[in-house]
Amino acid sequence: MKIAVGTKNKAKLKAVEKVVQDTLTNEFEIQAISVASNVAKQPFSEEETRQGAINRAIAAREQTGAEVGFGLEGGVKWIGNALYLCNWAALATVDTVYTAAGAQIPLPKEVAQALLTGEELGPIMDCYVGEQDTRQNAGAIGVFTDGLIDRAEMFEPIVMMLVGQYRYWAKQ
Ligand SMILES: O=P(O)(O)OP(=O)(O)OP(=O)(O)OC[C@H]1O[C@@H](n2cnc3c(O)ncnc32)[C@H](O)[C@@H]1O
Ligand SMILES: [Mg+2]
Repeated sequence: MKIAVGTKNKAKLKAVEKVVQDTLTNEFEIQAISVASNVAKQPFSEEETRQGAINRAIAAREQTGAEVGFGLEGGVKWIGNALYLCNWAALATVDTVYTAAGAQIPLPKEVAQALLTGEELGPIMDCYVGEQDTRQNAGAIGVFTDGLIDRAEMFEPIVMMLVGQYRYWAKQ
């Protein structure tokens, strides 16, 4: 099975590879391709984050001719006066798009303030922890959960919800 993923981010690729292997098929080939999300680099609502995931999934499938395309998108959103992480993913086939969402945790005030100045979370987090490429490893979710769940592990249940829907509707 030819599978496309609309990113080169290794945390996202790891999540898709693991879930496809465990729940969909043993015979697959993953193509990682950078595609436009067609939303802001830093989505600021559930709607925008979800749309980014959908756009990436469709573009990844179309640009590779794969059977299935995945798009994974991280964003932030306000609940009351707290800024939360939000995470969406989409699976596109030739005629259907499945969507699912997952982890949400609040970000510390200083991180929220930096985001409001227009900076992306990636560099903010690198500065916060004094490391590089947090976004491809622990991610903000890993840092603020004391390493209990890293960014790949966070995306796994979301990707499972996509593969599960894909499997269910294929049988109907
Ligand atoms: O190459 P792409 O696929 O774009 O990967 P990315 O790491 O830039 O990831 P996204 O564009 O999907 O999302 C960036 C968003 O991801 C969320 N995020 C969570 N942890 C992050 C981290 O450590 N670094 C960057 N973004 C993180 C955050 O909400 C950002 O707004
Ligand atoms: Mg990005």
